[in-house]
Parts: sequence; C-alpha cells; structure tokens
Amino acid sequence: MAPPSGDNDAGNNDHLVQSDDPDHPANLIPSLCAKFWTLGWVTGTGGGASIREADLVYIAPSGVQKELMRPSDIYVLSLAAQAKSLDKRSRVYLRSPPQYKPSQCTPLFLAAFTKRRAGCCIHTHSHWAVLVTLILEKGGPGYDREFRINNIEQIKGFGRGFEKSGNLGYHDTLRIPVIENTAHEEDLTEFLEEAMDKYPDTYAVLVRRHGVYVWGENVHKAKTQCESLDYLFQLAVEMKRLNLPWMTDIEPTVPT
Ligand SMILES: CSC[C@@H](O)[C@@H](O)C(=O)COP(=O)(O)O
Ligand SMILES: [Zn+2]
Repeated sequence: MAPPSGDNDAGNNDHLVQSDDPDHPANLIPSLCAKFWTLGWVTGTGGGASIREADLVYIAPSGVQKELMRPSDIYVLSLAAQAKSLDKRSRVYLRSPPQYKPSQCTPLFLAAFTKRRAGCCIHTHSHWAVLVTLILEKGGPGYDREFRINNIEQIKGFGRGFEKSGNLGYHDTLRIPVIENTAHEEDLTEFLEEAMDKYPDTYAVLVRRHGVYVWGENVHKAKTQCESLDYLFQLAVEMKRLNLPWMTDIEPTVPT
C-alpha cells in the first residue's frame, strides 16, 4: 500500500489518517476497495466504502479510481459535530483533502451509521445487483420493490436484523428492498432511509439500475454480508435464466 503522502498537520488533522496498522480505517478503505475492484464492484470510479470507528467516519473522495486511493485521500467526519450542525445537508469535515470532494455516497453511508449504528457500509455497482433489479422491474406490481429468496444455504450469511442476535436460517426468507435510482446520488438518501424504516432488519438496499448499499455492525460483517448478497444475486440471475423460482415452499424438516 502506498504510504500516506506526508502532508504536515497544518489544521487538517492529517494524523487521523496516518497509521501503520493495516486495520486502521484510512488504510482499510483503500485496501478493501482494491479487492472490491477485482470483483467488479467499484470499477470506473463507481461504488465505494466507508467505515465508522466510534464517532469518526472515514470517507473516500468522489470520482476517483477507488482501487488506487491512498490513506492520505481519505476524509474524516465527526458524527457528533454533524448532529449539532444546523444545516443537515452541509457537512463539516475534521479532515478534508483540498484537491477532492467527498464521495457523493456520504449521506447514504451516514444513514447506515446513524440509523443502524453500522460500523461499515459498502456500495457496489455489481452487475449481479443491477441485473436483479432489472429482472424485478419486469416482475409485476407488488413484487418489483423487493428481492426475496429462501432455501439457499448462503442466506445463513446474514444477521437476523438490527439489535438481534444470530443469523438467518436456511428456511428463512431474505428480503431486500429495492428503491428507484435518482439523477443525483445524494437524492437517494430519503428513499434509502424510507426503505430502512420499512425494513428495520435489512442490512442492504438495492438501487434500481444502479447497485446496492450493504452495511454491517463492523467491517467483517459488512464485507461478508456484501459477499453473501453478491453470491445470491448471481445465483438468482442464473436461476432466472434456468426458469427456476427464487422462492420455494420446502418445509423445515421436523425431527421424528
Ligand atoms: C461512475 S459514477 C458513479 C457515481 O455517480 C456514484 O453512483 C458512485 O457510486 C460513486 O460516487 P463517488 O462520489 O465517486 O464516490
Ligand atoms: Zn453508485
């Protein structure tokens, strides 16, 4: 990984992104995005990831090649300072690299951090996520705003929900809400928040013709849930091709 750029700390809190610890958020965001790029999740500057550690939120710049970011490119925001700010649409950064703008996904990441106390939120432009929203678009009324699937082992990769312990079981139905895309990323925020209110236990929201936002209480959970979801989206697209249903009525086996 490239070392921090060696800026001095003249009022820009550069120390907040300087650490030898590979698990420090300023190091992890670039290294995770480099991995996500290989999966096609964050290519062409689309997608990204943000990490919260206690009050501090670490955010990537906007419009940069996400797999080539350096720790010195990372923005840092305080949730407490943000909560006190009177203008909810403007954001005050503790650290702000002057050559960039913060990710347009920032208000969406903040929704996961404030409404769900998430520790990490990942946004992908995965083909599989986009294809699922396209298939659902043709699914007819009532079905098109929710992806659901059951009786697939990988569903166990998801937590049961906000402030609930344990994971979903094999026979549980995984439900992911779908919101419509908007011309500007930040305008998705109110619809993402609405979906979170309607689906209090969801860890993800699909955005039609765009991608998916996935979060978890820490980096490990956000990453594994995002991987599980991408696996299920790919499987669902292939199942659709084979004319296989996503929902089946296999009953849980009752021990005799
Ligand atoms: C390929 S542009 C994609 C952006 O509009 C947006 O959807 C996105 O995911 C990344 O926004 P960014 O501001 O670069 O972090
Ligand atoms: Zn996007």
